[in-house]
Amino acid sequence: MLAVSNLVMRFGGLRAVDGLSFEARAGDITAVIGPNGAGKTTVFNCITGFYRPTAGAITLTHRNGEKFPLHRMPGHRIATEAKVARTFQNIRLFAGMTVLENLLVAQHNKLMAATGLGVLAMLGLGRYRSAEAAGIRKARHWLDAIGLTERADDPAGALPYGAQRRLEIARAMCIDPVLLCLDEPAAGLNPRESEELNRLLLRIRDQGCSLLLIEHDMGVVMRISDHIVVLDHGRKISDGTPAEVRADAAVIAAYLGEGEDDEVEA
Ligand SMILES: Nc1ncnc2c1ncn2[C@@H]1O[C@H](COP(=O)(O)OP(=O)(O)OP(=O)(O)O)[C@@H](O)[C@H]1O
Repeated sequence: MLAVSNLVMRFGGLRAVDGLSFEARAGDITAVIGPNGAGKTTVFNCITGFYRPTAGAITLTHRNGEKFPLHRMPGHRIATEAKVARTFQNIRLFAGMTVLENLLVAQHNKLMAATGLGVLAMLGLGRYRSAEAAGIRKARHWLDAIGLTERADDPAGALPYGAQRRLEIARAMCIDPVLLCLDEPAAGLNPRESEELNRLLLRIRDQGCSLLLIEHDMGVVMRISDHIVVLDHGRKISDGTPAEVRADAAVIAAYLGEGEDDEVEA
């Protein structure tokens, strides 16, 4: 469903992504891993429209065959038309809004479209009411999925860290994505929270949404990924099942290399 081909992203003289090609299949959890600075987040930023790639193509294909050239589309159309959602390395919730409100804000575009851009909403017309009711139903579905129904009216900022991470994922799911891109969702989670996250991601996949995952926690990656792409210095060094990648000498060398650098720096 996602084809990245010959992707290049240059920052001045640095080729952060250097001729990268890979594919992610529909219904899979595809993990993108690699040492620090390998170019993982840059790839996500190209897929989700935060960066315009220097060269190459990123094509998303919906189940009905419709194709979207993500490398040429602005970020808001990638979210609303191509249906690609993402989360970030650092949590970006609206901390002062309630948990429920965070999930409704994600559906703002749909609500606005149902109102003729706000005017009809003030007249209380039926289309807005039914769109709003559908929005609340969807929010409740995801609140239940992340185990936060009881906390619907609490400020998002008051939630424990792991719950905030799950809320971010639920918020991304409220746009009904076909592809969900998660940048280090397990960062900072304790083992119990990490287990809850795994369950949530598998549930999302089983509902038909494909996932692309950047993750340093190899426990999470190896347990839930169907397919792993390994980057180093902006290039793909391995691509396969968790078992294939784990046994690949190039991957072991890249990670050991990183360990040696860390020791030198320390
Ligand atoms: N906006 C930018 N301007 C200049 N250089 C950048 C920019 N974004 C990323 N880079 C550089 O590109 C390279 C790849 O960075 P990137 O954040 O994609 O790596 P990463 O694999 O996600 O790393 P990490 O695991 O540490 O998050 C790094 O050398 C980084 O310094």
